[in-house]
Amino acid sequence: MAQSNARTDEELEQEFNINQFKRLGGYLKPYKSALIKILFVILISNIVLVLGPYLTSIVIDESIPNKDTGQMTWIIVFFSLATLVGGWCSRYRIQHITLLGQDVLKDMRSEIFEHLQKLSFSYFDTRPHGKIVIRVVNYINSLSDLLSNGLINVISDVLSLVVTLVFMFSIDVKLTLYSFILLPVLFVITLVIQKKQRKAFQEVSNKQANLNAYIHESVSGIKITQSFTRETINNTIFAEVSEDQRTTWMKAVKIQLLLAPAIQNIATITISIIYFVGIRGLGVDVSTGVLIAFIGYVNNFWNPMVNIGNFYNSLITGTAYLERIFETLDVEPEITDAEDAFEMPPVKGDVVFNDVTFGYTPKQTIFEHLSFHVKPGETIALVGPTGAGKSTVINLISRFYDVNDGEILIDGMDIRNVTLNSLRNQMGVMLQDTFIFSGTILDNIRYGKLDATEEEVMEAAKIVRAHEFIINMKDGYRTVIKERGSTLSAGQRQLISFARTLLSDPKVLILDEATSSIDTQTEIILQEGLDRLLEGRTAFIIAHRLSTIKNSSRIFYIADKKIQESGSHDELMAQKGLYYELYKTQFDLLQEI
Ligand SMILES: Nc1ncnc2c1ncn2[C@@H]1O[C@H](COP(=O)(O)OP(=O)(O)OP(=O)(O)O)[C@@H](O)[C@H]1O
Repeated sequence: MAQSNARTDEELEQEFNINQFKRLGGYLKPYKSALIKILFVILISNIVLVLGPYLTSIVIDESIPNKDTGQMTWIIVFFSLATLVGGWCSRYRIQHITLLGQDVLKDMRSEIFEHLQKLSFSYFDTRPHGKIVIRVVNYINSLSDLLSNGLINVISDVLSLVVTLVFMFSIDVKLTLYSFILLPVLFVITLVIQKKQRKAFQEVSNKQANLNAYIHESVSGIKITQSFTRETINNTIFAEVSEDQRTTWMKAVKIQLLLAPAIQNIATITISIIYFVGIRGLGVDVSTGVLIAFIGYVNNFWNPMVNIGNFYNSLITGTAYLERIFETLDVEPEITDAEDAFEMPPVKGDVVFNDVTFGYTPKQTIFEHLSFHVKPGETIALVGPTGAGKSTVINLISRFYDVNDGEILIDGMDIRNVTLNSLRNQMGVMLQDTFIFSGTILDNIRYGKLDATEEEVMEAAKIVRAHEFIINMKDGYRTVIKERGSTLSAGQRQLISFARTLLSDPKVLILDEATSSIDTQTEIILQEGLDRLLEGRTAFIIAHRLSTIKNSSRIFYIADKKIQESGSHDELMAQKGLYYELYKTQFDLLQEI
């Protein structure tokens, strides 16, 4: 799969799609009134701009030959006031355009973040997370230029072009037409550059995504890197990925830089043509003042053309990023509420798998015709060889994936018929890699129940035996935990996670026990904590500790796409089957240790 590797380029889309810009324009809708104000101010500053050459022509053709100092003074005073107004307009424009651009970016960023939170596990399974993060941060930031200086400035430039053209046509139609003589050349150059530039910037976005994904992966796996002393090899790989990004960037910029000088050269040639036509009087009859004013307008005409050219460049660059942003926004979550989904009422915790068949991919099933019934309050230990599907069972109960066939019922309700929120609110999921967020211990325990009081947090911590170690820490419950709880021991992380789960009071508990070996003392504390947590709840535990397995109501031995053995510890031991063998191997191993 193309996106599954940090160093593999994401696939390039082939067609340029104008709808992307319409869609981008849609983000401006909530800011209509601000936009109208800005446009009005832009119109005023453009009128001030065209006044300059017009007043100059009056001074050259009338005031100076007639030595009319009165007229000249009025013109100077009027023009000075107009320039002041123009200056204020420019400031207003820049300030408000920047604000508007940033508002739009903030909206887009929130939209993509909210959308990501809804996407199913399968989306995250198949992509390096660095390639997802870059879309929310870097790609959106890359549009800043397009939105702040581009999209809206271009409106100003188009307005300026229109006002200038009106003045030019009113002075001399023929001379104005001469000014357009090189427009077809510009059109051809633009077309040629556009295709190359778009492709080049798609490459750039791919290489940026690869770089980001590699950095993200390396930082997440830094402990493994250092323990395997892979630093040198990783540096070499990073240098290659980084070089790829540099090369593609330079290639893209070289293409990007072709347009502005082309427009500037065309502008200069056009001005020469106007001088030539004006001086030789080729079909036109204009005074020196008008000719000088006209050259001013030609400049006024070509300056916005250069800006529009630059905007066009940003647009093409932005397309590469927009495509990726909209592509992410268009991914439909695979797991969603059914149209007629209802709120699941508080459940007792009766769980039924009825003839369930499931595979992460259609070709490879993990379970076939799996059926079992777990009564409220039972604790089920899931055991079996690695890769047998123990985690898959717990993924299915929380509906992180949908079954291919059959049904899963909780208190008699098919979990696909109830809302995801009401289902997951009644589930407590604790995964092997206990996730601790940056913040205080208090915040971490409160994660699933934000309105819990400090007393409630402490009460939960006391019940699961976490309170003791927490109050012995420097700032007690207000101790700030660093990145993913790296300053805590594995046992401490688990106890915090027990307290967090207890506080959210789930009816069905799902627990993937940590495999890391813990000392007997911690094992006793954890077992006590767990026992309190399990009281009155249905629980599925991928059990690695013998104490947990022995205490459970029933054990499911999973292998070869089904439950091979089921029963209490004593029953399965007496059966002397697969579980007996597994238990003996683990027990022997422990004895050896
Ligand atoms: N997100 C996924 N996409 C595709 N295949 C997956 C995914 N997760 C797991 N699998 C595959 O499904 C099978 C069952 O995996 P599962 O994690 O349920 O096994 P397990 O019994 O929990 O293993 P372990 O004891 O090693 O944790 C494995 O073959 C695994 O490769």
